[in-house]
Amino acid sequence: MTVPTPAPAPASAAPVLEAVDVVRTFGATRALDGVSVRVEAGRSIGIVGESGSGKSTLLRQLLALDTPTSGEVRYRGEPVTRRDRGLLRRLRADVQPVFQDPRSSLDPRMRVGAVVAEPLRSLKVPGDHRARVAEVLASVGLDPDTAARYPAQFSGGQRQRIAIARALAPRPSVLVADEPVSALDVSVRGQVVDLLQRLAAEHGLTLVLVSHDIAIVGRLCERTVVLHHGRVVEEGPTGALLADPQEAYTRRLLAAVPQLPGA
Ligand SMILES: Nc1ncnc2c1ncn2[C@@H]1O[C@H](COP(=O)(O)OP(=O)(O)OP(=O)(O)O)[C@@H](O)[C@H]1O
Repeated sequence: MTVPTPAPAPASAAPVLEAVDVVRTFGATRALDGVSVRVEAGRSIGIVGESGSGKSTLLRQLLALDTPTSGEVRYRGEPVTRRDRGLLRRLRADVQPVFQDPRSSLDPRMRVGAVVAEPLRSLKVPGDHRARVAEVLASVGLDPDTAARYPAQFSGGQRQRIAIARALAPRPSVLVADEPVSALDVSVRGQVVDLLQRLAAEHGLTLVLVSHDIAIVGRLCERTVVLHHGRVVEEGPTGALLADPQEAYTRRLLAAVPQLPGA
């Protein structure tokens, strides 16, 4: 039997999302101070930095939930502006968020089936939503009867699986995850990290992951960007960055790494 050899990855894939010299101020605070980041199709990128370094602000820019004070965000090479409704619609379908705390990101009054189908409804995705919900619930390791129950009937880890199923429902090519395991019990963090890794590989997803925890980024992301006071202070392949950080700030972050179970 001949085993096909995968084609070598190109040195640089096309960017699906790009921040170009993005500044975002809140009053006197420069949350982002000229940040440029390329998110390449099918690759995984981690954004790390301590609290207040601008990670969530950058994610909101990449999700087009916020507008830069100056600079621009590009989706598949096109500048993202409020006026370009068509581009925003394509971006909303293709780039899906996973937030930190599934307790607050899942509506407790909606059954899980309706929660997971919500992006299909709001994006007016044609087809059988019920079948798609069953499919994505299975892909995150949950039974089909999960759909009839309410989020409060599940553990934190299961709720984050539900949030991931919801993000996958419209078949996005990019998942943007903001601290996806930090609200979870330490004992289930590793399982959710493994799930994200498996889903990214199975669906060829582009992954953008924000974490203050470099150990998680080390497991999931090929490249890492280090933010400090709203600026990129270091960027590179994660392995090299972890093994040989060039900046004192990155070394300090690494020194504070908590260990993942099984890492
Ligand atoms: N809506 C806002 N109004 C005012 N200031 C804001 C707002 N959003 C963010 N900031 C400020 O911008 C800076 C960066 O915040 P951001 O939430 O992006 O950091 P972070 O790296 O994600 O932090 P954490 O790890 O604590 O979530 C902080 O000084 C924060 O107080």
